[in-house]
Amino acid sequence: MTGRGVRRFERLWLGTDPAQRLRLRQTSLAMALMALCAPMLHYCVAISGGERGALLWVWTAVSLGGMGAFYAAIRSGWSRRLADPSLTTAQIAFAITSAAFGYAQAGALRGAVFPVLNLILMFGMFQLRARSANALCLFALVLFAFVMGVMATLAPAAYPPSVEVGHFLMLACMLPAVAVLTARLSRIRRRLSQQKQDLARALAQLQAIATRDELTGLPNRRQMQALMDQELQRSQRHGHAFCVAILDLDHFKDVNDTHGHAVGDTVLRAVAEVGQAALRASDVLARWGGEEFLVLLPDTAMPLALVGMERLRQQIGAQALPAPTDGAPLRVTVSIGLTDHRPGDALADTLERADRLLYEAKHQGRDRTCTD
Ligand SMILES: Nc1nc2c(ncn2[C@@H]2O[C@H](COP(=O)(O)OP(=O)(O)OP(=O)(O)O)[C@@H](O)[C@H]2O)c(=O)[nH]1
Repeated sequence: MTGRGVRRFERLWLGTDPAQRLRLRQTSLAMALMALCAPMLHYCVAISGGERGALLWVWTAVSLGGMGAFYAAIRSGWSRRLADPSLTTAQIAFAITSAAFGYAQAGALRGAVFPVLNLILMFGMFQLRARSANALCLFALVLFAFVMGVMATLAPAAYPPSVEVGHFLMLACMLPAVAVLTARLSRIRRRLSQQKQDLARALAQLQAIATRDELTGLPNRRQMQALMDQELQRSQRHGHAFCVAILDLDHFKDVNDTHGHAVGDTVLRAVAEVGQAALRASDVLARWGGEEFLVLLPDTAMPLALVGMERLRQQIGAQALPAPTDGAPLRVTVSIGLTDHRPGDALADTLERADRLLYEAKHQGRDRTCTD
């Protein structure tokens, strides 16, 4: 089969959903194990001098059919409605039962069932919680004790009671050890998953700190620089225009001096909020530093950009900001320097032009937008 053929078969067998694929991979492995165990049991029965009668064929059909049914329940999506959609506990309980009945037929070579039983329990090590693992180990111990007792009673020549007691003691040592190891693995898994969640949270916080201005929640200078670089590349590739505006609060020192720094901070937050609401969703407002903000207007040419900036300036000026100490609502105005990015210019040139236009707006009396 070619590589493409293998991939197509894999898609057909496992589907495309990653969680389902993982479950079905695990079940396919268990099915393969069962498919290997069936001829092995037939071999054991044959060389033990036993008769490969109807019971053995029933065991073969039920064991293989049962694993096929688990595969179908998962592949069809039916198992999604259950608390354990991978059916791990049910599959392991089924495989233990199959192993116990296999033990009852294997005759002299029945000791070969023990490593298989170990392997079955190992399937649970990577998924089961300690409580389920304990329950499954106890179930295996009780079931095997029952089968050993029945066989020692019904066929003492092939299953001498003294040998069965020895086998049982071996299981009584092995199974609790498996349960303890599964519990330890389960704890390690839980700790790892907790650490993964903590790391993801810390990473999200770090990303927010690195890209957001703490006071206003707007993109910070570094993030805005990155966004402008991206816009420049887009503009160079597709040839569309973009504009940049620098916005500075007028006489903001007076606000701080008259009402205090805390009120100044509130004003900065309010300007950020009003400014963001006044802009289009594709425009970006960032805190450039101090009482300066920067607006990036992607895919926008000049007359339209000016309309947008004038709307922003008027809405900030019209907003009655939270009443400071003297109770009178506070109004602030902004001056804006707006320019378009020109092909061949570096970003620094565009920003320098916007800064010069801002200076001009201040010079002309503030509360206005200057553009070239
Ligand atoms: N409350 C507060 N004030 C800030 C912050 N960053 C800068 N400032 C203040 O912003 C003021 C800027 O004052 P100036 O540069 O003199 O400008 P201005 O008073 O706004 O006057 P013009 O820009 O000429 O209209 C200073 O008082 C700074 O302390 C901040 O994060 N919070």
